[in-house]
Amino acid sequence: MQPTLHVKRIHEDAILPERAHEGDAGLDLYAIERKELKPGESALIGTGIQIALPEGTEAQVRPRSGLALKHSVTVLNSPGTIDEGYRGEVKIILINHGKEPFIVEKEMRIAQMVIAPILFVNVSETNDLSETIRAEKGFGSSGK
Ligand SMILES: O=c1ccn([C@H]2C[C@H](O)[C@@H](COP(=O)(O)OP(=O)(O)OP(=O)(O)O)O2)c(=O)[nH]1
Ligand SMILES: [Mg+2]
Repeated sequence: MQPTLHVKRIHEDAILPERAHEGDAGLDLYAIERKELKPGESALIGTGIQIALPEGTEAQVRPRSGLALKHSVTVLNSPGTIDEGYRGEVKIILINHGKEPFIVEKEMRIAQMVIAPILFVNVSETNDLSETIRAEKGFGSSGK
């Protein structure tokens, strides 16, 4: 059985997260307010919804590639993290990296939310980590 994402609308004009196509990974998130983003400016935009995620999951707030490509508008803290226990309004930090002002219109789809499973690990200190071939190499060590 498919898990359920419970959504509470806290504004009469709020729109439920929705997939553009069946099978899409992302549920589009809608702005509840109009806001102008000047070049270089960021803003916290409300969606008018609160959610209760399925147990053992998080929601990742990701940018929409169309807004990024056409307007250089993206999610500043991408991917944003919505914790399972969070019951506040889902909000999106958008930033305008473009040279033109960008108007976030009310009911505009401004980001997308992907629900993903979380591995809840115990944190355990040790001086003896398992050995690997990569060991401490990183940050471009394998070449181009
Ligand atoms: O894009 C985002 C990111 C976060 N949140 C909400 C849900 C999340 O559960 C909570 C806290 O987010 P996060 O852990 O990223 O922020 P923090 O700076 O660590 O705040 P806190 O101390 O509240 O955890 O804020 C959003 O609505 N949108
Ligand atoms: Mg946190």
